[in-house]
Amino acid sequence: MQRLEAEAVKFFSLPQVEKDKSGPANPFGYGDKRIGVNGDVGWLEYLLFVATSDPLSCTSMTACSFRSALSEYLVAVRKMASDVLRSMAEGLKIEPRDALSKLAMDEHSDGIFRLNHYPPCPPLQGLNRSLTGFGEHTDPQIISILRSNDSSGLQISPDDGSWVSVPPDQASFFINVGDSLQVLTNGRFRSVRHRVAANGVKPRVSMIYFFGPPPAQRIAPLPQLMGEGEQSKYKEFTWGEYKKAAYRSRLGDNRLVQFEK
Ligand SMILES: C=C1C[C@]23C[C@@]1(O)CC[C@H]2[C@@]12CC[C@H](O)[C@@](C)(C(=O)O1)[C@H]2[C@@H]3C(=O)O
Ligand SMILES: O=C(O)CCC(=O)C(=O)O
Ligand SMILES: [Fe+2]
Repeated sequence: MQRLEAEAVKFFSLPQVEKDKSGPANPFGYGDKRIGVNGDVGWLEYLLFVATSDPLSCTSMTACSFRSALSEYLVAVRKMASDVLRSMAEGLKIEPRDALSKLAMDEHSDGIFRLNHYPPCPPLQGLNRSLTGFGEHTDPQIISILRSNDSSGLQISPDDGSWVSVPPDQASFFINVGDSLQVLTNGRFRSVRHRVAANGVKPRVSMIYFFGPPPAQRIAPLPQLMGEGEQSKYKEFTWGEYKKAAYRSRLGDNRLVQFEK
């Protein structure tokens, strides 16, 4: 874990011209301040990878040490996701126990890995006062597993509209429920809105694995979970359809609303 963080710090310390060789993040590669392609901005730079066994093939980065640290991390975090999803299935009394984890672990699963670097942000004035490190949103996938350095910034919003800081802890992982898990559990687990506040003092480094299902996977409440007479709260869609809609949306949009019944 610490190895990957050190490699990320090394990459983000390269001269801008070197980092730009791995960009733009459209949708994968190095990105600076622009998030997605629909006009969202944040006070960060990042690397986005397809989370395959050869995650660096899509960028011009070839540093061996980076590649091996990343591969090692991906293997470990996949195991963690599988365990977490099995525990969730157990908690919901879903049989078979791998009903959720197999969606995220399939060989065609649509995983994305992201390394974010938030440099210290100068005092914000005027129109910039609302600038965040990473604007509020929900993650579209099943679950996301996040780890950060010991710099604060991550906040979550409970339903009352307030923002609560998540204390940074290098030794912990933050598990985020995504929109797809909300639908698969017919709302029993809820995707939570979160954001990263701009921090004037200390750089923040975070790494997140987004576990998405295979593109053709139908996203609908698991039948074995539904109580007698319980109706799905959502219209039918596949992950591929949801992802396409997500990539046409702005970061802060409520992407599930158009699929609600
Ligand atoms: C503005 C956007 C960035 C994003 C794609 C989108 O159009 C809307 C969802 C965004 C998000 C949020 C969670 C993850 O960080 C991400 C990789 C994802 O799957 O959906 C990002 C997308 C991105 O940065 O490309
Ligand atoms: O960098 C972080 O701590 C969170 C970023 C995030 O929410 C995301 O990339 O979806
Ligand atoms: Fe997120």
